[in-house]
Amino acid sequence: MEEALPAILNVRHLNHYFGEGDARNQVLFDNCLQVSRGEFVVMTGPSGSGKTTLLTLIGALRSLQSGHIDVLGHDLAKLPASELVSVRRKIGFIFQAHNLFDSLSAIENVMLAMEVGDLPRYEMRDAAAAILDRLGLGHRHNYKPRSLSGGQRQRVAVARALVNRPRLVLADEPTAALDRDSAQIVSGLLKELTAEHGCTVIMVTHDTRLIELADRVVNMVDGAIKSDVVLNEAVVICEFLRRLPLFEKLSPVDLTNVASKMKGVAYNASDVVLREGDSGEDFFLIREGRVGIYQAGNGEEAVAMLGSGECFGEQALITDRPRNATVIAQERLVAYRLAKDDFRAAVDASPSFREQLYKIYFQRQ
Ligand SMILES: Nc1ncnc2c1ncn2[C@@H]1O[C@H](COP(=O)(O)OP(=O)(O)OP(=O)(O)O)[C@@H](O)[C@H]1O
Repeated sequence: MEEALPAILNVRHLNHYFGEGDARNQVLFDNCLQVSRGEFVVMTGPSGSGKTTLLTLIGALRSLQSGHIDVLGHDLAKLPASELVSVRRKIGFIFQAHNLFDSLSAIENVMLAMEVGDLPRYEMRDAAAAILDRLGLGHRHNYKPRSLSGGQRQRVAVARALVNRPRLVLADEPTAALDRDSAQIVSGLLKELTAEHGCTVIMVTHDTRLIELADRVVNMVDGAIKSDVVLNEAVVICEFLRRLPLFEKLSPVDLTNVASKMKGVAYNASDVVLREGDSGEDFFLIREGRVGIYQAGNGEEAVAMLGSGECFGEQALITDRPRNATVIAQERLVAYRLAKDDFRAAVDASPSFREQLYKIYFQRQ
């Protein structure tokens, strides 16, 4: 059975206050947010709505006062202050105060981010040079920050944040100081990290070019998340699918094709999703919630329970036999559904998918 897809970030009931006594001022109100691997999340909202405060709490740059934050598998409320540093090291920060070291050149500033790893120095230099070149700073490797323009310093900070390909990037207005072309290069690099390397990006921005790249837009007003809109479900679905043995050999292109054909469906607790004996018309992948699998020969007890990231319904599509079990939602269920024809089309289009199917479902029998 598959393990559930872990969230990169899980924020629950987060409140935050500044000041003390009479001056105590609540700036975040009961915020909940779950972000998966590979998502590109843009946070928008009016000035003072709490976006930066939320981002700094997620990045363990500020102490948690009330609520829970689980980031990259660490429960921030339970970590001693000394271990928060190791969480921060796993995150790529792009903040406006970029804190470059004045005594170091651009390339040395970027290499500094790699010193926690065990790469030989020449490889660090090559990786730092490559990302600076990519960001249009090929001719500025050996310049000290004070000899660079504001936009160039910002790009060195971007290079430093991304050179290790962190699993999570937190960015606050990363393109604010950049001209149009540089902004495009930075946004392209961030998109590539999410799409090709499964990095997760959470970014505060008002830049519409960046919002266009987002998979999801979270809007904050007066310290609370007012809307959370998923624009590109396919990215989320791909990340779910690639963890299933059935889909793991699919190329990124084939995977995206399958994901783009899947439609979100919701069920209430006790709804029957599939019935034993019916013909198989769809394949399901669970996004949230749990289902019980029941078989007539096995009484009232469920023969299995499936949760987030697990799939069901493929067997009848592969074998063309009737459903061999009834599937019932145990709580509110959000699932992605792929129709039989699209499932078959995906199988036909991909020799590796077909091979994987036969390996899993037929060779064992
Ligand atoms: N260090 C601080 N001490 C006291 N109040 C603060 C502090 N930092 C932020 N605030 C207040 O917290 C609220 C949220 O600020 P925050 O910077 O998180 O908002 P924001 O949405 O990021 O705004 P902007 O888009 O202008 O950066 C604001 O009312 C701000 O004045």
